[in-house]
Amino acid sequence: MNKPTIIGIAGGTGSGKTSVTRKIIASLEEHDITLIEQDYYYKDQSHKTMEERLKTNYDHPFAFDNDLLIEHVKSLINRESVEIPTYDYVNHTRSDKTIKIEPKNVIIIEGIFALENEQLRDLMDVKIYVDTDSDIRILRRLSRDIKERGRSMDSVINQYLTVVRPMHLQFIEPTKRFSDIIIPEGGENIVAIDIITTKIRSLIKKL
Ligand SMILES: Nc1ncnc2c1ncn2[C@@H]1O[C@H](COP(=O)(O)OP(=O)(O)O)[C@@H](O)[C@H]1O
Ligand SMILES: O=c1ccn([C@@H]2O[C@H](COP(=O)(O)O)[C@@H](O)[C@H]2O)c(=O)[nH]1
Repeated sequence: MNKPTIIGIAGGTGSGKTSVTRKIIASLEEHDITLIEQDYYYKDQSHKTMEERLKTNYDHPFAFDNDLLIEHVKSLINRESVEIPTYDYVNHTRSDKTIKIEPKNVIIIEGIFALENEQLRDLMDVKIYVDTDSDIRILRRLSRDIKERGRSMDSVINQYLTVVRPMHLQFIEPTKRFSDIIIPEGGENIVAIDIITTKIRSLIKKL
């Protein structure tokens, strides 16, 4: 059996990775696609107190269980289904729930560090970096984290200045050089989405 087409979508927080991913999946409606959000692979912190969890650096590669992610991607490549973890941003730990993911011809891996790990990169056929200016990203994150992730304005600003921004510059921005295509401004870039879906369709045809 042929290897599925694996797409990696990286970029800073609030860059529009999720929006780009949704548009790609919507444009390829005739195909079944497996989506893996790297955030689901944040390490379990259920053994830690809330105070300790608030001190975790969620923007460092060590915060993720990449070994499990790579193991799951390899299983999907071998056409085996996997039970993937899910993550609770409000409580900063893994949820009890897992989701059964079936192997499909296209697998999208989306997350801030999707292009950081060499082993993971080597499994990918198309590597995308969503590149959005940091002032736009923090405004989007502020709004999203207050509405959807149970945060206060002060906590988002404090986390951004002390951790998110320096980690972005040190670890995330440099992964841009591993990408095949850089999308400025994320999900509203219709031309970029079109180019990417055309490429994915041509890769699927070869399967
Ligand atoms: N082009 C855009 N214009 C306005 N808001 C956007 C745009 N793209 C994304 N957003 C909003 O910004 C927030 C972060 O976008 P998202 O796609 O989740 O980014 P990421 O996955 O990179 O963190 C979400 O609330 C989303 O609805
Ligand atoms: O418990 C957590 C886990 C993650 N974060 C923040 O989330 C972003 C990554 O998610 P995006 O959807 O790409 O924005 C990362 O910058 C972490 O700081 C968190 O705050 N708490």
